[in-house]
Amino acid sequence: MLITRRLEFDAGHRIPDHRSQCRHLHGHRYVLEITLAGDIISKDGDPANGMVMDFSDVKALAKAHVVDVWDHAFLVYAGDKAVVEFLQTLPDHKTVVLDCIPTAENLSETAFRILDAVYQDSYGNHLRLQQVRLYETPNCWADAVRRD
Ligand SMILES: Nc1nc2c(c(=O)[nH]1)N=C([C@H](O)[C@H](O)COP(=O)(O)OP(=O)(O)OP(=O)(O)O)CN2
Ligand SMILES: [Zn+2]
Repeated sequence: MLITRRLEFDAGHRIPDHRSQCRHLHGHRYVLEITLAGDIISKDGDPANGMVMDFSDVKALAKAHVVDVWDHAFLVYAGDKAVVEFLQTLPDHKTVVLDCIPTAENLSETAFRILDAVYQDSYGNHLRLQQVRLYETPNCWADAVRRD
């Protein structure tokens, strides 16, 4: 069984080598769709009875580890020195420095890597992260998909 939880956040970014508009500092209302695979829990009296995982638990973990960390932050590539150094001059600015350029592809892979370690099979129901879909705009998204 697959279940998906959708969350949204706002963040700034730029793609430093982009040939057009995206090399400028700008932001998006990002949408994250987290898909988990697992067996439906069948245990009378268990609060998760009938579920793969309670959607509220999916949300709480995603917020704690990705969404609240990236929300209203500027997501910047460590190699984008001009912007990293500029953001450092802003007192208390919320900046997330990444080891990759913040494209939709890289952000979905980064979120997958973080969240893969977070969703543990705590019910013995083979729970695991299956896919992270990240919408950069309503028309553009990238899917990081489990390969093993
Ligand atoms: N493969 C990728 N291509 C682009 C990315 C990306 O992350 N991966 N990102 C951008 C820009 O950051 C921008 O977010 C996308 O701009 P655009 O293509 O203009 O998308 P819109 O939805 O705003 O365009 P509409 O034409 O209004 O639908 C660029 N490319
Ligand atoms: Zn963009």
